[in-house]
Amino acid sequence: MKTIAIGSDHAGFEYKQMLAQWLREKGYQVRDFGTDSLASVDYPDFVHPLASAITSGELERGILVCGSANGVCITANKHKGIRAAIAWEPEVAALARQHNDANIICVPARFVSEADARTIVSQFLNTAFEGGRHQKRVNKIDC
Ligand SMILES: O=C(CO)[C@H](O)[C@H](O)[C@H](O)COP(=O)(O)O
Repeated sequence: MKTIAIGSDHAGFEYKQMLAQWLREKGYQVRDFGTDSLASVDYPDFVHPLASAITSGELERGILVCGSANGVCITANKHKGIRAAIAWEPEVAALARQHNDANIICVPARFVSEADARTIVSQFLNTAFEGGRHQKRVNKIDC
């Protein structure tokens, strides 16, 4: 997995830019779905294209950022096959991968530090799904 999808609304823009630069410096390809400024926007306009790129198989993992992470997470999870999780600390991001096989992590820019945002993303990208008892639960998510 070398290409990571990333997107945000205006409230997450600065963190999205920071995370994208940090990921590129670590060797990842990053596809930025916008937004591209601090101008007020509607988060669904940026979440839907990113989620579709993952459900189509074009991309494997995504990062979404908004003020609280609620809006981007609610929107992403409307897509069948998306398992988007909000993480406000690194352990929660790891559990989203270990237990829920999350394919999108949602970061609350207005509630975590830049350093914690980076650690949250690192845990998301570097933690494997545990399968086992969790697989049958994940299989039941989509209705
Ligand atoms: O969906 C949200 C709230 O749960 C996100 O945090 C948005 O970023 C937030 O609603 C944007 O708020 P703003 O007052 O329009 O900047």
